[in-house]
Amino acid sequence: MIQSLAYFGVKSPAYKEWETFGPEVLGAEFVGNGPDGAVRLRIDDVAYRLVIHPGTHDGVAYIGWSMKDEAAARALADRVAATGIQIERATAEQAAERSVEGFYAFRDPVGFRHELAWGLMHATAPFRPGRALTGFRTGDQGLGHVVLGVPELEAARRFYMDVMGFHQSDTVQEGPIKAHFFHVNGRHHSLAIAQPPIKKPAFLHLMLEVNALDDVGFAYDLCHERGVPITRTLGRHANDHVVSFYMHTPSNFRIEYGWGGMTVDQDLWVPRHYDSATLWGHVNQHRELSPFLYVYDDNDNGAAA
Ligand SMILES: Cc1ccc(O)c(O)c1CC[C@@H]1C(=O)CC[C@]2(C)C(=O)CC[C@@H]12
Ligand SMILES: [Fe+2]
Repeated sequence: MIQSLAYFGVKSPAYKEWETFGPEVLGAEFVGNGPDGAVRLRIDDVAYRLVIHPGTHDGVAYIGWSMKDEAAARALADRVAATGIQIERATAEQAAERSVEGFYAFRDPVGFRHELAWGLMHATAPFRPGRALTGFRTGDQGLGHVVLGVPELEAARRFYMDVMGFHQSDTVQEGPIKAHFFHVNGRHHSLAIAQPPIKKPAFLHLMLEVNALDDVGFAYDLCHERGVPITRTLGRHANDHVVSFYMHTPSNFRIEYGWGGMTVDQDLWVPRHYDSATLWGHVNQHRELSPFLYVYDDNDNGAAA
């Protein structure tokens, strides 16, 4: 059973920019570089949860999930393997690079790499946000959420629910666009999927939740001041009640920065249906910027995009 979203990794030629973007805009703490020079960002007691590796082009590298222990990771890995997917067990060196005790990794049928990790290293020094901030809402609810663009919505839903064990929170159908939202803990969704008009796995955004509305307001001002593109204006979602905005990061993917998410009780929750994504706001802007980040491909020099 997956407990929560644990960490997120991308590759990007702009990785160095995150040493300032992370602390100054997001309020994360830059805690140093990995063996490949990767920028590691901390947002709570976990050693680091956001890793931006150097790369020739921008792409999603991995999505890390927190498992209770090795047996839980193994049990899920076995379920995934039973569908014919190849599972890889991290070497001691690979686990050390993530600062976890161990993990199993696989590529899902859509193309995203998932890591089922146990024993997340926790820092002993207090978290020091890079700018004034009340803090990130993590703990049992994990890092936040990821939204994935999948070419076949129902096939992907079956995999994430039946194999990976996600529970449906709701479905939002706004015009021709449909999205499914899934929980594994009190956070309304740790994973959501939508069907973009392309036949490739397309990462849509990473959501980070802060403890105060003012933390979102300060970030909103900072984006305006620094010219960080705001791809969706401040708004409130109909389903999870989060007040958020979406920013375009230096690595050409989007971060939703929000506050006020509802808590769901897994035992009592009954999946819902909505015909609108938002109560107010969340106006789309910067249509000239790509809304997708593709999966990192070692054989791609980025020229094709
Ligand atoms: C609808 C919604 C509720 C809660 C969220 O945290 C959230 O990010 C969303 C929007 C999810 C999703 C998206 O990010 C890209 C554009 C999408 C696919 C839509 O057009 C509807 C759902 C949208
Ligand atoms: Fe979101």
